[in-house]
Amino acid sequence: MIPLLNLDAVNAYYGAAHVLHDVTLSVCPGERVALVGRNGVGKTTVVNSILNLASLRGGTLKFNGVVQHGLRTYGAARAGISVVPQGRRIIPNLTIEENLLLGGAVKRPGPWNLASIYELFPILQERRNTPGTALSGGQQQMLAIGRALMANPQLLVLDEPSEGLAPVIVDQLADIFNRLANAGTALLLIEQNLSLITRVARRFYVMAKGSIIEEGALEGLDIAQLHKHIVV
Ligand SMILES: Nc1ncnc2c1ncn2[C@@H]1O[C@H](COP(=O)(O)OP(=O)(O)OP(=O)(O)O)[C@@H](O)[C@H]1O
Repeated sequence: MIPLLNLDAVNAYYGAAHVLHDVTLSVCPGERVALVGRNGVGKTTVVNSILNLASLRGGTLKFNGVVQHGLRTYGAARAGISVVPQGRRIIPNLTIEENLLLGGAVKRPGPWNLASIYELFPILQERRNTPGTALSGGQQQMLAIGRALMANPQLLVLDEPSEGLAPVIVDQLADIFNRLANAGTALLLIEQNLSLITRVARRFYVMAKGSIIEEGALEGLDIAQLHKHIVV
């Protein structure tokens, strides 16, 4: 099976700072993959490599088997990879509906449109004409997910979606991610919340100091194995 996303021995830099060292990682169609590791190990830099916000010097990055150079957020979404960024990045001077429409600008065919997003997140419809930043943290996360889904992605990359959210909201996110995955959307879940990881992911990678140091299946794994890589 050709992976949707494949990083092969990727080395990524910010200016002269060498952050990713020979990172090899893949996500196949419909897979649910977690990328875990402590703060500052390079997880967001994996996302930034996908979006060409960190520079690749060495290694290859492929979407659907095709080597990519220089796609930004829009190009990645058009190729079927949508990102829910760390910190959500809701556009403050746009309404909720305008934020969603921005995500739909790529016009890939699929089940997601304003009506189906509003069915998934009724609160977004109720408040559709208010600024996106007027929402609570959990609701902003739903808006960021809705905006990414509007592009009808094959792969959704979620960068620390549970950050700063109450456990009850994290439970709702787990249900939503499972619904999306059950409907065939592949997930790359960058997380430190073990409960969310174990409820959603089936396979994992652990990063430390810019390298993948462990990988495997979550089924049957002693969770202490992952815990030691997350707790500072
Ligand atoms: N724009 C940048 N310019 C230079 N260095 C950066 C930049 N962004 C991140 N870094 C550095 O790259 C390293 C990896 O950061 P990255 O954000 O990828 O880590 P992370 O695992 O996602 O952590 P966190 O969960 O805290 O976001 C860190 O040492 C960070 O200081």
